[in-house]
Amino acid sequence: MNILLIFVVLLGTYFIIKWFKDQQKTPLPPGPGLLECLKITWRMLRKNDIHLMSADLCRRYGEIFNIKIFSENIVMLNSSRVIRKVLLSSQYRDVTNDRPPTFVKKHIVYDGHDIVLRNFDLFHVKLRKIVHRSVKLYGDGVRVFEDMVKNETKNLQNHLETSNKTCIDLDRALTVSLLRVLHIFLTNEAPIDTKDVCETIEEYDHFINVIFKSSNNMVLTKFPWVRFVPGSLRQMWINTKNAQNRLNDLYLNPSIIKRMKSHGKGILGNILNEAVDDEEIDQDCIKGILSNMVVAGYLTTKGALSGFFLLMLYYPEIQRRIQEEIDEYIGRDRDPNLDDRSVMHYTNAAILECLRFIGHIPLGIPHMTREEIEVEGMRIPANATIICNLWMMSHSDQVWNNPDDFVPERFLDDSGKLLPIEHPLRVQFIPFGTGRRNCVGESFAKSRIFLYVTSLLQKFTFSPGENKLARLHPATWKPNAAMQPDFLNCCIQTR
Ligand code: HEM
Repeated sequence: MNILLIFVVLLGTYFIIKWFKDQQKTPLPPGPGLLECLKITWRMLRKNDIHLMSADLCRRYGEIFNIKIFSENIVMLNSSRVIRKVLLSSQYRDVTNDRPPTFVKKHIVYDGHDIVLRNFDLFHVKLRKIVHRSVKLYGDGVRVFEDMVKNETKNLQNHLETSNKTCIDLDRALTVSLLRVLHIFLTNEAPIDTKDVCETIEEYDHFINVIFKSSNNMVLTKFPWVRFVPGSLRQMWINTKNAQNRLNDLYLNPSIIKRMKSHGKGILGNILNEAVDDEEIDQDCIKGILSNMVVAGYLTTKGALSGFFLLMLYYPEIQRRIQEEIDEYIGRDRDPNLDDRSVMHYTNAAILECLRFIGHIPLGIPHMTREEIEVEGMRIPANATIICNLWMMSHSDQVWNNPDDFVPERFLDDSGKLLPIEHPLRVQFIPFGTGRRNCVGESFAKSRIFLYVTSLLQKFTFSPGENKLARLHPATWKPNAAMQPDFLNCCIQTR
């Protein structure tokens, strides 16, 4: 009893001293009190949608606010201005570009030996360069990329042409096509068994989505031993690891490694060859990058394209205007190419507006502070999680007129030209993040989206027909690692 009393007194004294010390420091960003933080934690445990609460929290606490979850500081940055300041400015960027230690980082992505979840250092810069080099969207690389995507968009066109045109599962068709492109991007070879490729990657992505859910990731991060306790979390952990083993067997089996090393092309060929001279690129690193590519390189673009075509079903007038632009600059016979982007202002605006409207990576990928920093009179402690609230950035009614409407014209000037990248409205919009951890696949993703959109709308008109449409507003979509509409059945007409 006495020992317990001493313990309680010591603990109480510790918290009182800590509280007094904290009072003397620069204050943390404002934020909800204890009770509301508990409510938010509870909501995160049940749903994965705290981005939907952020408008209200921003109104009350401003562009930067702090939420305490399990006694940890989660600092939300709610505009591109503060995101740039904290992640990009020379004052802070050396200490704001790590990733927090999560269950997924430690136990799924090989203790952060990958690109997406590893902490920032020179080796990280090197790995990013290898991926950039593999994407190679400059010089000859542009033609190689165009030819690779062109083949696949042609396959997709043929598939759609021969399907039952009154009820196309466009979501499925896009999935298969994008996974084939991903396979080629990884291996520089067309898949022999498309079914196997699709099943393996889709299975892995499914379990990553499940384990990434805030509730699962939060519980497992706090109590990692739960993965050994019989129950649903253990089963999920086993399923994810099994799916990951199958992915590794598909892409990193001895015969494929031998082939990749000998031709040295595609992301795997590149990385395996680099590994020969650099022992830091070990097995875990290669597996980690493979995992990154099948999640970041596929789910994101798939979400954007499915979202885009759902928008076309809801906005036939906008679809028609894009088709008119295609007819004017590309015509019906020539294949679209990436040079066409420079003159197709309306199509570019519609793609940008789609990325804004769907905001399908609502909270980006969390960052972590290496040291304590002071931003605009507020203290962000060391090891705080920083969340870039990309949802708020693209849906704030302080920045966007009627943010819940899909209006490509907002990205056009009076003469119908795309607003330049330095225009204040474009500066507000950074769907691919910014600074040292910005998206490695940005130009790859944008180019792929452009080629898919133009080659499909060149040949077909999409309409709902008798099909039920998924709900349009992304606030209603399942909050996965990258959100997508639930389904995309539609009717097509050859033009
Ligand atoms: C519409 C498509 C895409 C969107 C909206 C998107 C968005 C993002 C965002 C918001 C981040 C986090 C930035 C940060 O942490 O501050 C990111 C990181 C990343 N993305 Fe993408 N992405 C897309 C497509 C792709 C593709 C196709 C690839 C692969 C080729 C890719 C690879 C990566 C990687 C490797 C990172 C981690 C970079 C790092 O931590 O250093 N992404 N992306």
